[in-house]
Amino acid sequence: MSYPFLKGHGTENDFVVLPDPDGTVHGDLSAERVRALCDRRAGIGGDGVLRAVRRDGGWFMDYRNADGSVSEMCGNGVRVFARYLHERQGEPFPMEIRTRAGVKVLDAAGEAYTADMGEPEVLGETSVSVPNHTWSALHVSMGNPHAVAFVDDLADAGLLLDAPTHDEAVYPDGVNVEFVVRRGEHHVAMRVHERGSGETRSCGTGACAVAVAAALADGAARGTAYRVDVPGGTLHVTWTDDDRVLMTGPAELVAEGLTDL
Ligand SMILES: N[C@@H](CCC[C@H](N)C(=O)O)C(=O)O
Repeated sequence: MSYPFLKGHGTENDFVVLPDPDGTVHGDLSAERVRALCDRRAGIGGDGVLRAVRRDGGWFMDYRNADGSVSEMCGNGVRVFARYLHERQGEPFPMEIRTRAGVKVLDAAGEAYTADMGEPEVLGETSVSVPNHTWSALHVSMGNPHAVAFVDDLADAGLLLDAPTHDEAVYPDGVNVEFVVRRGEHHVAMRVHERGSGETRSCGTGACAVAVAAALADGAARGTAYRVDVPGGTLHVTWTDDDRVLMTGPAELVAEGLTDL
């Protein structure tokens, strides 16, 4: 049996998109199949899978990490998903996309896609460690969990082949860890180790968590725009007066075809 798929990325955080409008093509997408699809040697390759399902009169983004685990939300993924819905399903902008972290509103202006990522939750101080380094970190939820650590040098995070050590009581289901340095006023750069995917070239929810942590540390007025550089590009994030986080960045669809996986 062959299934249609597309391949896309946002700032090089890459995804396999699986159209499944009536939810019957992929049924209960197993973790094993997600791992096979995301395998960079034997599969299509990706940091995760975006399954597109029609639900309650709209579209639901069923997001899975490369290891097959489920996450509540994916910020780069939701922009790619919006571009897919616009170009292949005829959905106009602005559009609403259902996720496990609630409904997100997506808009586009040329090549810039903006997601209203909703309200962040700032949940206090924690800590993260890699071999030879421990940092205090801010626990921020963007619907999914993040630990944001400001570091002296992004290289201090090391190879990030393993997940950074974190407080299991704070993050019983694991955590996405962002390492951040300052590049200028309202300008930061980050690396990320994603729960379920390892180190990736970008993380949209991570960039939002980082901008929130930076704005708090800076005492910046709400509405201040932050530039967040990631290894795969740049995202722009604003925490607004009405407590919403707006994230703008690119969304690319680069291939489509049929897969037997
Ligand atoms: N890359 C994503 C986040 C994907 C989910 C994350 N790994 C988790 O398990 O929460 C993004 O762009 O936000």
